[in-house]
Amino acid sequence: MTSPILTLEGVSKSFTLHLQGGQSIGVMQDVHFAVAPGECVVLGGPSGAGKSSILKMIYGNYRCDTGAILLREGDEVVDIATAEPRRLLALRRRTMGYVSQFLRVIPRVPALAIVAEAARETGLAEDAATRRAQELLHRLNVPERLWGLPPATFSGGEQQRVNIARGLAADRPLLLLDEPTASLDAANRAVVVDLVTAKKQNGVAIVGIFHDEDVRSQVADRVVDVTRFSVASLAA
Ligand SMILES: Nc1ncnc2c1ncn2[C@@H]1O[C@H](COP(=O)(O)OP(=O)(O)OP(=O)(O)O)[C@@H](O)[C@H]1O
Repeated sequence: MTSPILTLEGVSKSFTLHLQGGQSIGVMQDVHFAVAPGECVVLGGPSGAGKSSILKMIYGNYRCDTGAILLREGDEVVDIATAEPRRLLALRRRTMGYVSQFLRVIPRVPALAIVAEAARETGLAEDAATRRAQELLHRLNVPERLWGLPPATFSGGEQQRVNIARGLAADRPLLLLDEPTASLDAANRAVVVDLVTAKKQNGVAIVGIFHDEDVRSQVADRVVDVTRFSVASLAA
């Protein structure tokens, strides 16, 4: 088997509740799994099991309490759990992308520019980046009349499709997807399945959360049920 690009080992996470006297709540313990290039691992389990928290720990938004999150970048392996902020930012620029459920953008920047800018982040020249942005917006059925407008007034589904286009525009070897199809119709869900499949064929490793059974069965190589790491189930 190809060696993994991402390996989680013995990761645990608790949250400190500042509004409740600093009480600490353990959420996950001994999270471990690995993802190889070209593989899509889907995180499964009920609401509140910790799926989004795992993605946030991989992206470095949440710190883990123990364990290692090892990301391979070329010949080097970096532990995200202990990486300096500057190193983490470089990893995000070159090696791992994150598509959240919602579009967060700078006001007044048009949709096409948002997606093209993302394509430029991993080295595409301006013309090629604009072409890729047009292609993605077109495939995701964002009407051309909207491309020159900032997405603030777009519908929820239109915003999400701009968000997906932005998240998929760059060429990074690891992609984290947090329910990218949540408010999409069936036709657009099918487009996302095709785009994710194409990324896998290009060797991109994916860790994703997909509630839609149909999407999940089409993209997942493996489902990791995170319930087995949850502190509540371990204590039961
Ligand atoms: N910043 C935070 N502070 C305190 N508790 C948190 C925080 N983030 C997550 N949690 C708690 O951690 C647990 C796991 O949450 P998480 O969002 O990771 O679950 P999930 O499996 O992604 O759920 P869903 O499918 O509903 O999105 C929940 O009990 C949640 O309340």
